[in-house]
Amino acid sequence: MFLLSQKPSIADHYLAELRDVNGQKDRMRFRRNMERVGELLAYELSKTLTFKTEKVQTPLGQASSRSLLQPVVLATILRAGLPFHQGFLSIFDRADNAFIGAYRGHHINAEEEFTVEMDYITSPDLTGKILILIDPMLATGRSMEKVYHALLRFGIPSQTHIASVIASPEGVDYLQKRIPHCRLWLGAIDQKLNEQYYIVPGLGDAGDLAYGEK
Ligand SMILES: O=P(O)(O)OC[C@H]1O[C@H](OP(=O)(O)OP(=O)(O)O)[C@H](O)[C@@H]1O
Ligand SMILES: O=c1cc[nH]c(=O)[nH]1
Ligand SMILES: [Mg+2]
Repeated sequence: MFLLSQKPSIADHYLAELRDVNGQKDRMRFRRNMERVGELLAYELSKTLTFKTEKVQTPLGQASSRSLLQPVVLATILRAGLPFHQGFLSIFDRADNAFIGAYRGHHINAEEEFTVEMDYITSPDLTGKILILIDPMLATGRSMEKVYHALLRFGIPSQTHIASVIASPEGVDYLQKRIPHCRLWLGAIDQKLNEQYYIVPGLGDAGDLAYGEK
């Protein structure tokens, strides 16, 4: 697991702005900060990927350079994932993209807590590719797990990464138990979930803050 907030950096500043209830009134800044955390996590993640060496012709000679060995697919859960996705896409600018419409639905019983409704999914072939699953809020982890398994019908990726801006300890635990082969890339891990399964202190409802209340 990689945790961006483990070492002090400018990322802390972006996270603070995302959380700040007054700053959140500026939706454009909120979305841009989501993007910026995405850019930083994408860069950190890129350090773990495999590169092939190539020669590039410059006007003055040949330079040795590196390019990604395997294609990347960025898979994002709507809505809240969109600006975070854009940050990843700025870094992995040649990636193909998958989109999933998923949201937390009604409560069904005390154990299952709520259903995750999924009504749209589109993806390129994932076979042998690097899959990066992107959703800024990792609360219970149920949306992420459901979407990961649904995506496998498009092929088995060579490796899967999961990226979130803020996670709960419960969500991290859930994913580490259910899909332990997926590597986690997180901005911060907060204290807990509340009774409505929102992350505390978290930042509130990321989808509403980026795009308005449903
Ligand atoms: O880890 P979980 O408990 O599954 O919860 C996390 C999910 O909840 C939020 O989506 P939401 O249902 O608010 O939809 P939205 O993006 O349209 O606001 C968030 O963006 C995740 O997709
Ligand atoms: O804290 C949370 C949990 C789920 N979705 C959000 O947007 N925020
Ligand atoms: Mg929401």
